[in-house]
Amino acid sequence: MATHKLLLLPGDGIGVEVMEEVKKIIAWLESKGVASFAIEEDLVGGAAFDDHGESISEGAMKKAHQADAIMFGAVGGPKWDKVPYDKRPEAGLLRLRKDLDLFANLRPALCYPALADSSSLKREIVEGLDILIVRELTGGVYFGEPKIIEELPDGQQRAIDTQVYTTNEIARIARVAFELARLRKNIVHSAEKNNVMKSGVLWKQVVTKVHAEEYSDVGLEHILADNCAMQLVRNPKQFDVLVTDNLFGDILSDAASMLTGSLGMLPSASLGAEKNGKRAAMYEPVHGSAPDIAGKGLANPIAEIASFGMALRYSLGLGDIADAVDRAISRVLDQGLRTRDIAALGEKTIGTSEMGNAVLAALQKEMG
Ligand SMILES: NC(=O)C1=CN([C@@H]2O[C@H](COP(=O)(O)OP(=O)(O)OC[C@H]3O[C@@H](n4cnc5c(N)ncnc54)[C@H](O)[C@@H]3O)[C@@H](O)[C@H]2O)C=CC1
Ligand SMILES: CC(C)CC(=O)C(=O)O
Ligand SMILES: [Mg+2]
Repeated sequence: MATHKLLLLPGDGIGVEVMEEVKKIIAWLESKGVASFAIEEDLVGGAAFDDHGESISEGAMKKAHQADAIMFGAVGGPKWDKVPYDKRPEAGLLRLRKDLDLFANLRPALCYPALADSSSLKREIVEGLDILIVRELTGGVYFGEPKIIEELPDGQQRAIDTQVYTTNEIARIARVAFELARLRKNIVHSAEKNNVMKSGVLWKQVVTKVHAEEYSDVGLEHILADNCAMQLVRNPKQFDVLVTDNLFGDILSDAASMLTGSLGMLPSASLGAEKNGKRAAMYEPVHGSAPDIAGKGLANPIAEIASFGMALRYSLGLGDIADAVDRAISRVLDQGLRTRDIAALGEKTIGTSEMGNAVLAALQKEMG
């Protein structure tokens, strides 16, 4: 049996709490003898800064490059508000994404049947929802230079962030979206703002060209990102694969999470290009470190557990176990088990570890 090299980077706040629940699943899969893992764990984010003054160490970066897959928790929190910008917790995450060239961030927004009434929207709007947001992850305004605050002669300060995209960066994420669309409903929506942004003009041109030259069998619709946000709330089931840039993808996926019940439900896979038969990959929930609930055992671990499911499927060749993880999540939701974020008003709730235990117990049933 192949041994899979997994690097665990729990990070800060609820990142640590939800990762504990994945560790339980890993331990059980090993004890059952259905998978073998070589696990390493390291610090990232504020925890790394507190330990050694950087948001990720060179040693952790080396382990990240060597891993078959990385499981990421979350980083950040008010404790590090005054840390210098390049050392803030989020910089560790951005470095992992950039250095490993994890340009394709797949963020599925699925509304589990049992949660169709927990969404903030009506059942008929979200029931059966299955959208895949394909977010460009290593370009755009999060990385463009200059990124500065400068002093002006009149005593003001001026902040500059720069949105930069090249043809190749847009083309490669568009190809990911079209390839995935072929496996799904064969339709891609591409969201940008070509009406006010040059990067939006290029985005639309390149997506149109890649489509015409390589994927004319797939449907393509262009949509302005602001309208897209509105349409996601109004009629989300019109979307299947939605490709967009780094910033819009970040915002639209947090919005889409509420169609599924909670931000605590959305997993993601951040993938690089295949090189010599290997693809760098990091699996991360869409949510952050949730300082408002951190340390209270209230976090929903499903996004992290479902991210582990994506790792099993996309990086480790363990699709059958990934399917069982997905069915286990569905089963606990069908049983009516709810963390606070997905509970209806007045409904009984359970904590992070109870939810993790319930998913593990359901997985044990699923796998006999
Ligand atoms: N991937 C990452 O590590 C990310 C880190 N962040 C960082 O996290 C920190 C907090 O950011 P926020 O804006 O508060 O975003 P957040 O995603 O941490 O939390 C937003 C809201 O959703 C709730 N929430 C999030 N995940 C949940 C879960 N699993 N279960 C139940 N409720 C959940 C939180 O309690 C909060 O009310 C900041 O430092 C931010 O930069 C934010 C997003 C992603
Ligand atoms: C660097 C992250 C904190 C940005 C973010 O919110 C995300 O990637 O979801
Ligand atoms: Mg985000």
